Amino acid sequence: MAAIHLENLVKHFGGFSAIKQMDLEIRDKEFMALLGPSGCGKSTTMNIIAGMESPSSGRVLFDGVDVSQTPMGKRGVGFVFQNYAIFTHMTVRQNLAYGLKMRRLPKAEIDKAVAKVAQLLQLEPYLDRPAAKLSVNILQRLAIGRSAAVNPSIFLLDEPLSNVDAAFRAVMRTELKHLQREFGQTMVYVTHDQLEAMTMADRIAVMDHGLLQQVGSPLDVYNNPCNTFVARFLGAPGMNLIAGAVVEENGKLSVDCGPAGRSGTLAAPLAAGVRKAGAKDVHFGIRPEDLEFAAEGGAGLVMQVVFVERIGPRAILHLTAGDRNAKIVAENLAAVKTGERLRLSPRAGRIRLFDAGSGRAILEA
Ligand SMILES: Nc1ncnc2c1ncn2[C@@H]1O[C@H](COP(=O)(O)OP(=O)(O)OP(=O)(O)O)[C@@H](O)[C@H]1O
Repeated sequence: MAAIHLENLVKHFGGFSAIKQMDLEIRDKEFMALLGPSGCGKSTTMNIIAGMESPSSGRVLFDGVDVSQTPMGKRGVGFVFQNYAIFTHMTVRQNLAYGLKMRRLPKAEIDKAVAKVAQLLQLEPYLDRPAAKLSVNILQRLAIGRSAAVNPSIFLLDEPLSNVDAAFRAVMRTELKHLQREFGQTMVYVTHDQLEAMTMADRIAVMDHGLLQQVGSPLDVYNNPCNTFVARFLGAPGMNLIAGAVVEENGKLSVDCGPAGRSGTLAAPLAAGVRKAGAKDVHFGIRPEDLEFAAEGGAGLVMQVVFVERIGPRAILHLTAGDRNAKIVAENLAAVKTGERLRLSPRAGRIRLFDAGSGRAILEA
C-alpha cells in the first residue's frame, strides 16, 4: 500500500505563498499527474512529498502515517528530476545496480532486478557502455531506470521528459505507463504538458497560483472543467469561452453572445442549473471540436474566419464576431477561406456555461 494524503498543505517562501492551501488524496498504485502552468507550485508540492522541503503548515501522510517530519532518505520514495542525476563514470549496468547495492541485496537479486528494468526501458543494448557516452534521451531513460530498479512504492517524477526530443517523449509516455503498471507503484508526475498528463495519468490534479483547481480523470477534467481556468488550460486549443447573457423567451433559456448571435435553446438540465444558480452574465463554453457548421437560416452563432491554420489533414479556424473570438478544429476544412462567414451550432450536450463573475462552472440540475 502506498496512498499519499496531502492535508491542508501550505508553503511560504518568505512572504510569498507557493502553496496557498492544498488537500489531495493520491490512491495506492495510482498514476497522478500534477498539471499546471510554470510557477503554480507543482515542484514545491512534489518536493514536500519527497521530503526535500517541509510544509509551512499541514501534513503529508503515507498510508495514514504522518511523514511530515520524516527525512527524505527514510520515506522510501524514488525521485527523477528534469535533469538526470547519473554517475557518468559508471556503466549503465552499474548505474542501474547502484541503489540495490546500497541496500546490500544478494548479487543474483541485483542482476535480476537490473535485467528487468533494462528490458522494460529498452536499455539492454547499452548495459556495458559508460554512461558518459550516452545521448540525452538514453540518459534520461537510465535516470528513470535507476530509480525504478529499487522498486520504491512511491515514485515521483518531476518533468522527466522536458529535456528529451519530441519523438522520444512520445515513446517514453507509453513506456512510463507500462513501467508503472508492471511495478504497481504509486506514481506522481509533475508536468506542464497536458498531453503527458492526458495520456498517462489515471487522474490529473490541475493547479494554478498555488491552489488545486480540479482533480479528476483526464476525460472528466477535459469534458467538465470546474472553472474557466481549467477550461482554457486543457485542450489545444483550449475551450472557447464566449461572453454572453442568459435570455428567457417563452420559458426557454438561451445565451445572447452579442455580435456572434444567440445560441439555440439550452437543454433542460443546463437551463435548470442556470435558474438554480441565478446566473445572468456567463461565458458560453464549447470545445473547438464541438462546433459544427449549421444550416443557413437556422439557430446558431455567426462568425467570420480570420485565419486558417493547417496542421496536416486538420485545420484550426480562427473566428471572430465583433469582440467575440472562437476556434474550430476539424478535418476536411480545405474549402474554407479567410473572410467567409460561418453559421455554427454546438454539438448536442457539449455546451458548458461558466458564471462570468466567479468563473465557476454552472452545473446541470
Ligand atoms: N526556494 C524557493 N525560494 C523562493 N521562492 C521559491 C522557491 N522555490 C519555489 N519558489 C517559487 O514558488 C513558486 C512555485 O514554484 P514551483 O517550482 O513549485 O512551480 P512549478 O509549478 O513547479 O513551476 P515550474 O514548472 O516553472 O518549476 C514560483 O513562483 C517559484 O519562484
